[in-house]
Amino acid sequence: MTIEIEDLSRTFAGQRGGAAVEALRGITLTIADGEIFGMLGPNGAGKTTLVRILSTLLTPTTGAARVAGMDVVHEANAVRRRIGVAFGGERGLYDRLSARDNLRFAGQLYGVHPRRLRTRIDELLETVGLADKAGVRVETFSRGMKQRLHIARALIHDPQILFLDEPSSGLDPVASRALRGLVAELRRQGRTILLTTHSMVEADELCDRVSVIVQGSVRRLGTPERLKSEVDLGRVLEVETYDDPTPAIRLIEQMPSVSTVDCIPGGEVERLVIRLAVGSDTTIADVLSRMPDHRFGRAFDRRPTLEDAYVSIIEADA
Ligand SMILES: Nc1ncnc2c1ncn2[C@@H]1O[C@H](COP(=O)(O)OP(=O)(O)OP(=O)(O)O)[C@@H](O)[C@H]1O
Repeated sequence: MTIEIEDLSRTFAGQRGGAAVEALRGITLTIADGEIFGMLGPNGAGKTTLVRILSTLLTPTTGAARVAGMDVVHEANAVRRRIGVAFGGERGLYDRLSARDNLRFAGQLYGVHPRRLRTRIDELLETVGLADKAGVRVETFSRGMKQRLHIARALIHDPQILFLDEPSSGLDPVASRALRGLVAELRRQGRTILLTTHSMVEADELCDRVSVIVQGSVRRLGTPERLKSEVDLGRVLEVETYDDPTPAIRLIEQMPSVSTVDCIPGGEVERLVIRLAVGSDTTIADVLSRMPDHRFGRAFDRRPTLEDAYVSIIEADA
């Protein structure tokens, strides 16, 4: 196993006399060689804390973790040589330097041989689609370009194991799709990837297995397909309306076999996502009959997605 996590906990001391925060509470997980493993969970669930421990930036309070067979506390230097970490955001890149110079600097830090470094930088800029921006200062880059450069930087010493913390955060749909293509390419190269994300599309498309972490514990673990089939969800109805759906939502929630109703605002049109219990025979017509005088957009019924499964897991926990 490439990553083995055993009963790992991390408590942060309270700030200014406040209560201590148990960010991780006894996590046990193994991640196999060549796997893309997704970590999902609400804000503050403990995902970044776990990535920071695995990448040797933080020590656990109790428990242990081994990465590529090395202990993250006692063999931290050896672990660091074998992993690449992309936390994304603004940190870690030098705005005044070009993409190429950022990578050169990172390569020098990792002790990559100068001759090897030149070709490595060219290969990486090509892989992440920034070859034509090699000499351009990073301060002019869009968020998507910076995220791709972060990944290139994490790969400079050719690590087998990659930690990607919310790589698609803040990206538009086209940039997100390009990023998913890049991660899929890295998997084809045989790398093991631990990915934290709030994008269910990304998790569903890319991950061999996902875990749902809530309040520092693993609540669910399995393939995206397994999560979708395990949660107690039947069909999902979606109805778009141009009118205020608040009163109708209350009525729909009271219908038998309706598990949850979410309202997703979208400018002019509001989208109601109505999740039904398994075996429910509630139809779109039943729902529309609870919404007299509404002007409707699209209305259809569909199978549950990973996002539906995720929402149902999180709401069951609340
Ligand atoms: N250095 C720190 N000092 C004190 N508390 C911390 C520290 N780092 C994290 N925490 C707390 O630990 C908990 C877990 O945070 P963490 O950043 O790991 O969550 P996350 O799942 O990555 O969230 P997000 O999805 O928002 O990135 C939170 O309650 C957070 O406030």
